[in-house]
Amino acid sequence: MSPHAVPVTEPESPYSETVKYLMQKHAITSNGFLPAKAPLCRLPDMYYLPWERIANVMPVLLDNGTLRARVDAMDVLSTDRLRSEPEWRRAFVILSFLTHAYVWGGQEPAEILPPSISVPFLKVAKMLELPPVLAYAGSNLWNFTTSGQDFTDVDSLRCLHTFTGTEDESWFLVISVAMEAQAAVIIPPALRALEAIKTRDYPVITQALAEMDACISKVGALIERMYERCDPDVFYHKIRPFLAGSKNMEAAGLPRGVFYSESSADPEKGSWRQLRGGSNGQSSMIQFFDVVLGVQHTNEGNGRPTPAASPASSSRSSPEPSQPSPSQPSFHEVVRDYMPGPHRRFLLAVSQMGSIHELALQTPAGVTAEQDAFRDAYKKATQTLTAFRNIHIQIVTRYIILPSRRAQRSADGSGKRDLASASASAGGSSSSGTGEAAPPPPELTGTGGTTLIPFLKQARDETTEAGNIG
Ligand code: HEM
Repeated sequence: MSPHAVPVTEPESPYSETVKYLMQKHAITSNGFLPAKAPLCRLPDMYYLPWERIANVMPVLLDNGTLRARVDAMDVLSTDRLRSEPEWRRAFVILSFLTHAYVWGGQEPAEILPPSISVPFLKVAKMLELPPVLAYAGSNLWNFTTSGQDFTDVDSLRCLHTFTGTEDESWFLVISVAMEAQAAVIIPPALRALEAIKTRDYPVITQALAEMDACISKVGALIERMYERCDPDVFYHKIRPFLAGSKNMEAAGLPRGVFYSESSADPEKGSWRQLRGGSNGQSSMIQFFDVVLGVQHTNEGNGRPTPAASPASSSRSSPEPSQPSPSQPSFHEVVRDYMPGPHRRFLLAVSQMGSIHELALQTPAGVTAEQDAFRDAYKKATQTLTAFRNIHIQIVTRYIILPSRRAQRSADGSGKRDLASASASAGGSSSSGTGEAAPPPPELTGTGGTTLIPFLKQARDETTEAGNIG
Protein backbone atom coordinates (compact mmCIF):
# COMPACT_ATOMS: atom_id res chain seq x y z
CA MET A 1 0.00 0.00 0.00
CA SER A 2 1.27 3.49 -0.77
CA PRO A 3 2.47 5.33 2.34
CA HIS A 4 -0.17 7.92 1.54
CA ALA A 5 -3.08 5.54 1.39
CA VAL A 6 -5.56 5.75 4.23
CA PRO A 7 -8.25 3.09 4.11
CA VAL A 8 -11.82 4.22 3.63
CA THR A 9 -13.49 3.29 6.87
CA GLU A 10 -17.09 2.48 5.98
CA PRO A 11 -17.27 -1.33 5.87
CA GLU A 12 -20.67 -1.48 4.20
CA SER A 13 -19.93 0.86 1.37
CA PRO A 14 -22.56 0.62 -1.39
CA TYR A 15 -19.99 1.61 -3.98
CA SER A 16 -18.25 -0.44 -6.61
CA GLU A 17 -14.80 -1.90 -6.19
CA THR A 18 -13.48 0.68 -8.66
CA VAL A 19 -14.80 3.56 -6.59
CA LYS A 20 -13.40 2.11 -3.39
CA TYR A 21 -10.08 1.36 -5.06
CA LEU A 22 -9.78 4.86 -6.50
CA MET A 23 -10.41 6.43 -3.12
CA GLN A 24 -8.08 4.19 -1.23
CA LYS A 25 -5.30 4.48 -3.78
CA HIS A 26 -5.40 8.27 -3.70
CA ALA A 27 -5.70 8.82 0.04
CA ILE A 28 -9.33 9.90 -0.14
CA THR A 29 -10.87 9.19 3.24
CA SER A 30 -14.35 9.31 4.70
CA ASN A 31 -13.50 13.00 5.20
CA GLY A 32 -12.62 13.50 1.55
CA PHE A 33 -9.26 15.21 1.08
CA LEU A 34 -8.86 15.59 4.83
CA PRO A 35 -7.28 12.79 6.85
CA ALA A 36 -9.55 10.13 8.33
CA LYS A 37 -8.53 11.22 11.83
CA ALA A 38 -7.62 14.66 13.13
CA PRO A 39 -3.94 15.46 12.45
CA LEU A 40 -1.24 14.92 15.06
CA CYS A 41 -0.94 17.82 17.51
CA ARG A 42 2.71 17.10 18.16
CA LEU A 43 5.48 14.81 16.99
CA PRO A 44 5.80 11.91 19.43
CA ASP A 45 9.60 11.72 19.27
CA MET A 46 11.13 14.19 21.76
CA TYR A 47 13.98 14.65 19.30
CA TYR A 48 11.71 17.11 17.47
CA LEU A 49 11.05 19.22 20.55
CA PRO A 50 13.06 22.16 19.11
CA TRP A 51 10.62 22.38 16.18
CA GLU A 52 7.59 21.96 18.40
CA ARG A 53 8.74 24.59 20.88
CA ILE A 54 9.19 27.28 18.26
CA ALA A 55 6.04 26.37 16.35
CA ASN A 56 3.95 26.54 19.51
CA VAL A 57 5.01 30.08 20.41
CA MET A 58 5.38 31.38 16.87
CA PRO A 59 2.96 34.33 17.27
CA VAL A 60 4.85 35.52 20.37
CA LEU A 61 8.24 35.20 18.67
CA LEU A 62 6.96 37.06 15.62
CA ASP A 63 5.48 39.74 17.80
CA ASN A 64 8.65 40.36 19.79
CA GLY A 65 10.89 40.05 16.76
CA THR A 66 12.95 37.09 17.97
CA LEU A 67 11.74 34.35 15.64
CA ARG A 68 14.61 34.59 13.17
CA ALA A 69 17.22 34.48 15.92
CA ARG A 70 15.55 31.43 17.47
CA VAL A 71 15.48 29.61 14.15
CA ASP A 72 19.07 30.58 13.36
CA ALA A 73 20.15 29.05 16.67
CA MET A 74 18.27 25.81 16.03
CA ASP A 75 20.14 22.62 15.04
CA VAL A 76 19.51 20.98 11.71
CA LEU A 77 17.35 18.01 12.61
CA SER A 78 17.23 14.79 10.64
CA THR A 79 14.01 13.50 9.13
CA ASP A 80 15.07 9.92 9.84
CA ARG A 81 12.97 9.74 12.98
CA LEU A 82 9.68 10.54 11.25
CA ARG A 83 7.85 7.22 11.30
CA SER A 84 4.41 7.52 9.79
CA GLU A 85 2.42 9.52 7.26
CA PRO A 86 0.78 11.66 10.01
CA GLU A 87 4.25 12.45 11.37
CA TRP A 88 5.55 13.52 7.95
CA ARG A 89 2.49 15.70 7.57
CA ARG A 90 2.99 17.27 10.97
CA ALA A 91 6.62 17.98 10.05
CA PHE A 92 5.37 19.63 6.85
CA VAL A 93 2.97 21.84 8.79
CA ILE A 94 5.65 22.96 11.25
CA LEU A 95 8.34 23.57 8.65
CA SER A 96 6.06 25.39 6.24
CA PHE A 97 4.86 27.73 9.00
CA LEU A 98 8.46 28.26 10.11
CA THR A 99 9.46 29.05 6.53
CA HIS A 100 6.84 31.76 6.05
CA ALA A 101 7.40 33.15 9.55
CA TYR A 102 11.11 33.38 8.84
CA VAL A 103 10.76 34.95 5.39
CA TRP A 104 8.04 37.47 6.23
CA GLY A 105 8.56 37.99 9.96
CA GLY A 106 10.62 41.17 9.84
CA GLN A 107 10.69 44.68 8.41
CA GLU A 108 12.31 43.23 5.27
CA PRO A 109 11.79 39.73 3.92
CA ALA A 110 14.54 37.18 4.44
CA GLU A 111 15.86 35.96 1.10
CA ILE A 112 17.81 33.05 2.48
CA LEU A 113 16.34 30.25 4.54
CA PRO A 114 18.66 28.84 7.19
CA PRO A 115 19.60 25.15 6.82
CA SER A 116 17.76 24.36 10.06
CA ILE A 117 14.54 24.90 8.11
CA SER A 118 15.45 24.28 4.50
CA VAL A 119 17.38 21.02 4.83
CA PRO A 120 14.63 19.01 6.56
CA PHE A 121 11.86 20.89 4.75
CA LEU A 122 13.16 19.88 1.32
CA LYS A 123 13.14 16.24 2.41
CA VAL A 124 9.69 16.37 3.99
CA ALA A 125 8.19 18.19 1.01
CA LYS A 126 9.70 15.68 -1.39
CA MET A 127 8.31 12.78 0.60
CA LEU A 128 4.81 14.27 0.48
CA GLU A 129 5.19 15.34 -3.17
CA LEU A 130 4.62 18.98 -2.33
CA PRO A 131 6.67 22.11 -2.97
CA PRO A 132 8.56 23.40 0.10
CA VAL A 133 6.14 26.18 0.85
CA LEU A 134 2.99 26.77 2.91
CA ALA A 135 0.68 24.89 0.56
CA TYR A 136 -3.02 24.53 1.42
CA ALA A 137 -2.36 21.02 2.75
CA GLY A 138 0.00 22.46 5.37
CA SER A 139 -2.11 25.42 6.41
CA ASN A 140 -5.51 23.73 6.27
CA LEU A 141 -5.82 20.01 5.56
CA TRP A 142 -3.31 18.91 8.21
CA ASN A 143 -3.43 21.85 10.62
CA PHE A 144 -6.52 21.44 12.78
CA THR A 145 -7.92 19.77 15.82
CA THR A 146 -11.47 19.28 17.03
CA SER A 147 -13.27 18.94 20.32
CA GLY A 148 -15.82 16.66 18.61
CA GLN A 149 -15.88 13.99 15.93
CA ASP A 150 -17.55 15.78 13.07
CA PHE A 151 -15.16 17.83 10.95
CA THR A 152 -18.06 19.69 9.31
CA ASP A 153 -18.86 21.28 12.67
CA VAL A 154 -16.77 24.41 12.30
CA ASP A 155 -17.55 25.57 15.83
CA SER A 156 -15.71 22.60 17.29
CA LEU A 157 -12.65 23.02 15.04
CA ARG A 158 -9.52 24.89 15.97
CA CYS A 159 -6.35 25.49 14.08
CA LEU A 160 -3.10 24.01 15.42
CA HIS A 161 -0.82 26.77 14.16
CA THR A 162 -1.26 30.37 13.13
CA PHE A 163 1.13 33.27 12.58
CA THR A 164 -0.89 35.78 14.55
CA GLY A 165 -2.42 33.76 17.37
CA THR A 166 -5.75 35.40 16.54
CA GLU A 167 -9.18 33.81 16.48
CA ASP A 168 -9.57 35.45 13.07
CA GLU A 169 -6.74 33.41 11.58
CA SER A 170 -7.88 30.16 13.13
CA TRP A 171 -11.40 30.77 11.81
CA PHE A 172 -10.09 31.69 8.36
CA LEU A 173 -8.28 28.36 8.18
CA VAL A 174 -10.85 26.04 9.76
CA ILE A 175 -13.71 27.30 7.60
CA SER A 176 -11.97 25.50 4.74
CA VAL A 177 -11.57 22.37 6.85
CA ALA A 178 -15.31 22.26 7.50
CA MET A 179 -15.97 22.86 3.80
CA GLU A 180 -13.67 20.02 2.81
CA ALA A 181 -15.41 17.70 5.27
CA GLN A 182 -18.81 18.80 4.00
CA ALA A 183 -17.81 17.99 0.44
CA ALA A 184 -16.57 14.51 1.35
CA VAL A 185 -20.01 12.94 1.05
CA ILE A 186 -20.26 13.73 -2.62
CA ILE A 187 -17.08 11.97 -3.70
CA PRO A 188 -18.39 8.35 -3.83
CA PRO A 189 -21.70 9.17 -5.59
CA ALA A 190 -19.92 11.45 -8.04
CA LEU A 191 -17.49 8.69 -8.93
CA ARG A 192 -20.38 6.30 -9.30
CA ALA A 193 -22.05 8.77 -11.63
CA LEU A 194 -18.94 8.93 -13.78
CA GLU A 195 -18.94 5.14 -13.97
CA ALA A 196 -22.59 5.27 -15.00
CA ILE A 197 -21.78 7.34 -18.11
CA LYS A 198 -20.78 4.14 -19.93
CA THR A 199 -24.20 2.58 -19.45
CA ARG A 200 -26.11 5.85 -19.81
CA ASP A 201 -27.65 5.21 -16.41
CA TYR A 202 -29.36 8.59 -16.25
CA PRO A 203 -31.12 8.13 -12.90
CA VAL A 204 -27.83 7.35 -11.13
CA ILE A 205 -26.14 10.38 -12.67
CA THR A 206 -29.12 12.63 -12.01
CA GLN A 207 -29.24 11.55 -8.39
CA ALA A 208 -25.52 12.26 -7.94
CA LEU A 209 -25.89 15.67 -9.55
CA ALA A 210 -28.75 16.51 -7.21
CA GLU A 211 -26.60 15.45 -4.27
CA MET A 212 -23.72 17.49 -5.62
CA ASP A 213 -25.98 20.51 -5.98
CA ALA A 214 -27.07 20.22 -2.34
CA CYS A 215 -23.48 19.64 -1.24
CA ILE A 216 -22.16 22.75 -3.05
CA SER A 217 -24.95 24.81 -1.43
CA LYS A 218 -23.86 23.62 2.00
CA VAL A 219 -20.22 24.34 1.19
CA GLY A 220 -21.32 27.83 0.08
CA ALA A 221 -23.20 28.35 3.35
CA LEU A 222 -20.02 27.48 5.25
CA ILE A 223 -17.81 29.89 3.33
CA GLU A 224 -20.31 32.66 4.10
CA ARG A 225 -19.63 32.06 7.78
CA MET A 226 -16.16 33.55 7.21
CA TYR A 227 -17.60 36.92 8.25
CA GLU A 228 -18.60 35.67 11.70
CA ARG A 229 -15.15 35.54 13.24
CA CYS A 230 -12.60 36.71 10.68
CA ASP A 231 -12.32 40.47 10.44
CA PRO A 232 -11.37 41.66 6.92
CA ASP A 233 -8.81 44.18 8.17
CA VAL A 234 -7.16 41.63 10.44
CA PHE A 235 -7.05 39.24 7.50
CA TYR A 236 -5.65 41.79 5.07
CA HIS A 237 -3.08 43.49 7.29
CA LYS A 238 -2.01 40.79 9.73
CA ILE A 239 -2.68 37.34 8.27
CA ARG A 240 -2.33 37.67 4.52
CA PRO A 241 1.23 39.04 4.51
CA PHE A 242 2.44 35.74 5.98
CA LEU A 243 0.74 33.67 3.29
CA ALA A 244 2.73 35.28 0.49
CA GLY A 245 5.01 33.14 -1.60
CA SER A 246 8.26 33.97 -3.35
CA LYS A 247 7.02 34.13 -6.92
CA ASN A 248 6.55 37.57 -8.52
CA MET A 249 7.71 39.12 -5.27
CA GLU A 250 10.34 41.44 -6.72
CA ALA A 251 8.69 44.59 -5.39
CA ALA A 252 8.35 43.04 -1.96
CA GLY A 253 12.09 42.43 -1.79
CA LEU A 254 12.50 38.93 -3.20
CA PRO A 255 13.76 39.52 -6.74
CA ARG A 256 15.26 36.04 -6.93
CA GLY A 257 12.75 34.26 -4.75
CA VAL A 258 14.07 32.43 -1.69
CA PHE A 259 17.30 30.49 -1.40
CA TYR A 260 16.90 27.01 0.05
CA SER A 261 20.14 25.61 1.34
CA GLU A 262 20.43 21.85 0.87
CA SER A 263 23.30 21.14 3.19
CA SER A 264 24.22 22.14 6.71
CA ALA A 265 27.88 21.43 5.95
CA ASP A 266 27.83 23.67 2.90
CA PRO A 267 25.04 26.25 3.26
CA GLU A 268 25.98 27.79 -0.10
CA LYS A 269 24.81 24.63 -1.83
CA GLY A 270 21.19 24.93 -2.76
CA SER A 271 18.85 26.73 -5.12
CA TRP A 272 16.72 29.82 -5.52
CA ARG A 273 13.05 29.00 -5.72
CA GLN A 274 10.10 31.07 -6.79
CA LEU A 275 6.99 29.44 -5.40
CA ARG A 276 3.38 30.47 -5.06
CA GLY A 277 2.09 31.34 -1.63
CA GLY A 278 -0.66 29.68 0.35
CA SER A 279 -4.04 29.83 -1.31
CA ASN A 280 -7.36 28.12 -0.87
CA GLY A 281 -7.20 27.95 -4.65
CA GLN A 282 -5.03 24.88 -4.05
CA SER A 283 -8.01 22.99 -2.64
CA SER A 284 -8.67 19.73 -4.47
CA MET A 285 -12.33 19.85 -3.43
CA ILE A 286 -13.33 22.73 -5.72
CA GLN A 287 -11.33 21.25 -8.57
CA PHE A 288 -13.12 17.96 -7.95
CA PHE A 289 -16.46 19.73 -8.53
CA ASP A 290 -15.00 21.24 -11.71
CA VAL A 291 -13.71 17.93 -13.01
CA VAL A 292 -16.97 16.09 -12.36
CA LEU A 293 -19.01 18.85 -14.00
CA GLY A 294 -16.53 19.28 -16.84
CA VAL A 295 -15.75 22.95 -16.11
CA GLN A 296 -12.68 23.99 -18.11
CA HIS A 297 -10.41 26.76 -16.81
CA THR A 298 -8.03 28.56 -19.11
CA ASN A 299 -6.77 31.60 -17.19
CA GLU A 300 -3.18 31.44 -16.07
CA GLY A 301 -4.05 33.83 -13.28
CA ASN A 302 -1.91 36.88 -13.68
CA GLY A 303 -2.52 37.98 -17.25
CA ARG A 304 1.16 38.49 -17.95
CA PRO A 305 4.13 36.26 -18.61
CA THR A 306 5.34 34.53 -15.49
CA PRO A 307 8.83 33.51 -14.61
CA ALA A 308 9.41 29.79 -14.29
CA ALA A 309 8.37 28.63 -10.84
CA SER A 310 11.13 26.13 -10.54
CA PRO A 311 14.44 25.91 -8.75
CA ALA A 312 16.87 28.13 -10.57
CA SER A 313 20.49 27.94 -9.63
CA SER A 314 23.04 26.01 -7.71
CA SER A 315 24.61 28.97 -5.97
CA ARG A 316 23.34 31.92 -4.00
CA SER A 317 25.04 34.50 -6.17
CA SER A 318 23.92 33.54 -9.64
CA PRO A 319 20.18 33.01 -9.96
CA GLU A 320 19.07 32.05 -13.41
CA PRO A 321 17.16 34.87 -15.10
CA SER A 322 13.42 34.34 -15.37
CA GLN A 323 12.37 33.40 -18.88
CA PRO A 324 8.89 34.49 -19.90
CA SER A 325 7.26 31.68 -21.75
CA PRO A 326 4.78 32.27 -24.58
CA SER A 327 2.07 29.97 -23.31
CA GLN A 328 1.50 29.13 -19.69
CA PRO A 329 -0.68 26.48 -18.12
CA SER A 330 -3.82 27.69 -16.38
CA PHE A 331 -3.79 28.58 -12.67
CA HIS A 332 -5.94 25.52 -11.98
CA GLU A 333 -3.42 23.24 -13.68
CA VAL A 334 -0.43 24.85 -11.98
CA VAL A 335 -1.85 24.64 -8.48
CA ARG A 336 -2.23 20.90 -8.82
CA ASP A 337 1.50 20.82 -8.15
CA TYR A 338 0.68 22.37 -4.78
CA MET A 339 -1.65 19.52 -3.85
CA PRO A 340 -0.43 16.32 -2.17
CA GLY A 341 0.68 13.87 -4.86
CA PRO A 342 -2.13 11.33 -4.36
CA HIS A 343 -4.81 14.06 -4.57
CA ARG A 344 -3.28 15.45 -7.75
CA ARG A 345 -3.32 11.99 -9.30
CA PHE A 346 -6.87 11.42 -8.09
CA LEU A 347 -8.10 14.49 -9.97
CA LEU A 348 -6.31 13.25 -13.08
CA ALA A 349 -7.83 9.78 -12.71
CA VAL A 350 -11.30 11.27 -12.22
CA SER A 351 -10.92 13.43 -15.31
CA GLN A 352 -10.23 10.26 -17.30
CA MET A 353 -13.38 8.47 -16.18
CA GLY A 354 -15.65 10.13 -18.72
CA SER A 355 -17.42 13.42 -19.10
CA ILE A 356 -20.86 14.20 -17.70
CA HIS A 357 -20.59 17.50 -19.56
CA GLU A 358 -20.17 15.72 -22.91
CA LEU A 359 -23.09 13.46 -22.07
CA ALA A 360 -25.20 16.50 -21.25
CA LEU A 361 -24.27 18.09 -24.59
CA GLN A 362 -25.19 14.91 -26.43
CA THR A 363 -28.48 14.37 -24.60
CA PRO A 364 -31.32 15.97 -26.54
CA ALA A 365 -34.03 17.88 -24.70
CA GLY A 366 -37.66 16.73 -24.75
CA VAL A 367 -37.16 13.07 -25.64
CA THR A 368 -37.43 11.16 -22.39
CA ALA A 369 -38.28 12.32 -18.88
CA GLU A 370 -35.13 10.68 -17.57
CA GLN A 371 -32.95 12.59 -19.97
CA ASP A 372 -34.68 15.87 -19.22
CA ALA A 373 -34.24 15.30 -15.50
CA PHE A 374 -30.54 14.64 -16.10
CA ARG A 375 -30.10 17.80 -18.19
CA ASP A 376 -31.90 19.88 -15.57
CA ALA A 377 -29.84 18.41 -12.74
CA TYR A 378 -26.64 19.11 -14.65
CA LYS A 379 -27.61 22.71 -15.34
CA LYS A 380 -28.64 23.23 -11.75
CA ALA A 381 -25.39 21.87 -10.34
CA THR A 382 -23.31 24.17 -12.56
CA GLN A 383 -25.51 27.12 -11.57
CA THR A 384 -24.93 26.34 -7.92
CA LEU A 385 -21.18 26.16 -8.48
CA THR A 386 -21.40 29.51 -10.26
CA ALA A 387 -23.28 30.89 -7.25
CA PHE A 388 -20.57 29.53 -4.97
CA ARG A 389 -17.94 31.36 -7.01
CA ASN A 390 -20.00 34.57 -6.75
CA ILE A 391 -20.04 34.26 -2.97
CA HIS A 392 -16.29 33.75 -3.06
CA ILE A 393 -15.80 36.86 -5.23
CA GLN A 394 -17.78 38.89 -2.67
CA ILE A 395 -15.52 37.53 0.05
CA VAL A 396 -12.38 38.44 -1.89
CA THR A 397 -13.80 41.93 -2.40
CA ARG A 398 -14.48 42.36 1.30
CA TYR A 399 -11.25 40.76 2.51
CA ILE A 400 -8.74 42.08 -0.03
CA ILE A 401 -10.04 44.75 -2.39
CA LEU A 402 -11.80 46.97 0.14
CA PRO A 403 -9.11 46.82 2.85
CA SER A 404 -6.47 47.57 0.21
CA ARG A 405 -8.42 50.65 -0.85
CA ARG A 406 -8.87 51.78 2.73
CA ALA A 407 -5.15 51.37 3.31
CA GLN A 408 -4.36 53.30 0.17
CA ARG A 409 -6.69 56.13 1.12
CA SER A 410 -5.20 56.50 4.53
CA ALA A 411 -1.69 56.21 2.96
CA ASP A 412 -0.82 55.72 6.52
CA GLY A 413 2.94 55.76 6.85
CA SER A 414 2.42 53.35 9.71
CA GLY A 415 5.74 51.75 9.00
CA LYS A 416 5.18 48.12 8.14
CA ARG A 417 4.94 47.45 4.44
CA ASP A 418 2.22 45.12 3.25
CA LEU A 419 4.68 42.71 1.75
CA ALA A 420 2.06 40.34 0.36
CA SER A 421 0.48 43.05 -1.73
CA ALA A 422 3.69 44.63 -2.87
CA SER A 423 3.96 42.42 -5.88
CA ALA A 424 5.64 43.27 -9.13
CA SER A 425 3.70 45.57 -11.39
CA ALA A 426 5.40 44.77 -14.66
CA GLY A 427 2.91 45.51 -17.39
CA GLY A 428 -0.01 45.26 -15.02
CA SER A 429 -2.91 47.57 -14.40
CA SER A 430 -5.24 47.74 -11.47
CA SER A 431 -7.00 44.50 -10.96
CA SER A 432 -9.41 45.56 -8.28
CA GLY A 433 -12.13 44.96 -10.82
CA THR A 434 -14.89 46.88 -9.10
CA GLY A 435 -15.06 49.66 -11.67
CA GLU A 436 -15.09 52.44 -9.10
CA ALA A 437 -13.37 55.75 -9.67
CA ALA A 438 -10.77 55.37 -6.94
CA PRO A 439 -7.22 55.62 -8.21
CA PRO A 440 -5.90 52.20 -9.07
CA PRO A 441 -3.62 50.61 -6.50
CA PRO A 442 -0.40 49.07 -7.71
CA GLU A 443 -1.18 45.72 -9.24
CA LEU A 444 -2.96 43.72 -6.58
CA THR A 445 -2.37 40.03 -6.67
CA GLY A 446 -3.52 37.04 -4.69
CA THR A 447 -1.09 35.15 -2.52
CA GLY A 448 -1.36 32.44 -5.15
CA GLY A 449 -0.11 35.00 -7.66
CA THR A 450 -3.27 35.93 -9.56
CA THR A 451 -4.82 39.23 -10.58
CA LEU A 452 -7.78 38.57 -8.33
CA ILE A 453 -11.14 39.74 -9.57
CA PRO A 454 -10.68 39.38 -13.36
CA PHE A 455 -9.25 35.94 -12.76
CA LEU A 456 -12.02 34.91 -10.36
CA LYS A 457 -14.73 36.27 -12.65
CA GLN A 458 -13.33 34.29 -15.53
CA ALA A 459 -13.33 31.13 -13.39
CA ARG A 460 -16.98 31.85 -12.56
CA ASP A 461 -17.91 32.53 -16.19
CA GLU A 462 -16.25 29.30 -17.26
CA THR A 463 -18.50 27.53 -14.76
CA THR A 464 -21.57 29.18 -16.24
CA GLU A 465 -20.35 28.25 -19.70
CA ALA A 466 -20.21 24.56 -18.82
CA GLY A 467 -23.90 24.69 -17.95
CA ASN A 468 -24.86 26.22 -21.33
CA ILE A 469 -25.86 22.94 -22.92
CA GLY A 470 -28.69 24.42 -24.95
C1 HEM B 1 -11.03 35.36 3.43
C2 HEM B 1 -11.24 34.32 2.65
C3 HEM B 1 -10.68 34.14 1.27
C4 HEM B 1 -9.98 34.99 0.51
C5 HEM B 1 -9.58 36.41 0.83
C6 HEM B 1 -9.69 34.32 -0.73
C7 HEM B 1 -8.96 34.86 -1.75
C8 HEM B 1 -8.68 34.22 -2.93
C9 HEM B 1 -7.87 34.77 -3.97
C10 HEM B 1 -7.17 36.08 -3.93
C11 HEM B 1 -7.86 33.88 -4.98
C12 HEM B 1 -7.11 34.00 -6.31
C13 HEM B 1 -6.04 32.97 -6.36
C14 HEM B 1 -4.83 33.39 -5.60
O1 HEM B 1 -4.12 34.24 -6.07
O2 HEM B 1 -4.61 32.84 -4.52
C15 HEM B 1 -8.64 32.77 -4.58
C16 HEM B 1 -8.86 31.68 -5.35
C17 HEM B 1 -9.56 30.61 -4.94
N1 HEM B 1 -10.11 30.41 -3.71
FE1 HEM B 1 -10.22 31.77 -2.23
N2 HEM B 1 -10.21 33.07 -0.70
C18 HEM B 1 -10.82 32.92 0.51
C19 HEM B 1 -11.42 31.78 0.97
C20 HEM B 1 -11.55 30.63 0.25
C21 HEM B 1 -12.06 29.42 0.76
C22 HEM B 1 -12.51 29.18 2.20
C23 HEM B 1 -12.04 28.53 -0.26
C24 HEM B 1 -12.47 27.09 -0.21
C25 HEM B 1 -11.64 26.13 -0.06
C26 HEM B 1 -11.52 29.19 -1.41
C27 HEM B 1 -11.33 28.62 -2.65
C28 HEM B 1 -10.71 29.21 -3.71
C29 HEM B 1 -10.55 28.60 -5.00
C30 HEM B 1 -11.04 27.23 -5.41
C31 HEM B 1 -9.84 29.49 -5.78
C32 HEM B 1 -9.42 29.30 -7.25
C33 HEM B 1 -10.36 30.09 -8.13
C34 HEM B 1 -11.60 29.32 -8.47
O3 HEM B 1 -11.52 28.13 -8.76
O4 HEM B 1 -12.68 29.94 -8.48
N3 HEM B 1 -11.22 30.47 -1.06
N4 HEM B 1 -9.13 33.00 -3.34
